Amino acid sequence: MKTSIPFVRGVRLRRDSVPRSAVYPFSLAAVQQVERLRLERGITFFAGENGTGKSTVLEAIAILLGFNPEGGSTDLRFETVARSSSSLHEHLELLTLDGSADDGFFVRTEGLFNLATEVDRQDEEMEEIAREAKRWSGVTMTGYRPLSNRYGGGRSLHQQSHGEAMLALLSNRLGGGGVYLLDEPETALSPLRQMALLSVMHRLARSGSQVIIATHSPILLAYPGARIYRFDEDGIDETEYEETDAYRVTRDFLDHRERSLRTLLAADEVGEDDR
Ligand SMILES: Nc1ncnc2c1ncn2[C@@H]1O[C@H](COP(=O)(O)OP(=O)(O)OP(=O)(O)O)[C@@H](O)[C@H]1O
Repeated sequence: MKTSIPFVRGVRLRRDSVPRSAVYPFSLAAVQQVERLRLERGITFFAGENGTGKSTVLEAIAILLGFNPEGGSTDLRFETVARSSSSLHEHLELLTLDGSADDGFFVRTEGLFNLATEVDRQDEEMEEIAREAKRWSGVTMTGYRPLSNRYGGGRSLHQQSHGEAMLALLSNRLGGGGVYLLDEPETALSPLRQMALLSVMHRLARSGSQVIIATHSPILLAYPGARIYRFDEDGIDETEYEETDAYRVTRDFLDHRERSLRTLLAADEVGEDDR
């Protein structure tokens, strides 16, 4: 069965259904201003400080699209007991663009281990079915393409390092022309592999995909022509690359490394003297 995933124009908060008390996730300014997101095909970034709600909003969009909340797709689904999603998706209406995609995926660094386990489990299950079929009928099952090819480039994701597995997943599974949500993919990646991810993003953008990426990476954010939304304690605003903290703070640190280190480490020394 072919999957049909809508391209996303934005989301509308059903304010009449939001609890009156300002509890998470409604306590987040970004959630209160979530309607400011104007999404299109191509590359969109959610940037901003830790804890401003990027993952919360991205996860809610992923759930509205039918993706597995822990990372995955509409068809690759799994659940571990350790995680629970926010209820935000229950209070959002998905606004769509014209047309739909037949591919989509939600990549979460924190879910990569469990995703790899699920891919291996499904491959082992198919191998067992093939063995049983051969035993009972003598027929060798053909035509089954192991998921580890589609996800890991021919190797189990578990047999690759964290960064190797992440780049293999991004390079192999995201086929193009789809809706792809990526939550801080750089966490596992070296600077060199983040640059390789820029090439993957370019391939996806050129194939008409919609790619929404929550990130702190000044390398990824440099993708030309992307729309960047800054999440902060006041809500959500569109911004320019050079205005993002990821760019400014990294650049300032590298340009003035010794001064920055003196300042950062001196604070600690004062603390020691005071003891
Ligand atoms: N299940 C939860 N219950 C209560 N608060 C939560 C829950 N999940 C997240 N939060 C809080 O909501 C805020 C936003 O979290 P979120 O993970 O969306 O931020 P983020 O912008 O993605 O941060 P980061 O850049 O660190 O990944 C944080 O302050 C976090 O502590």
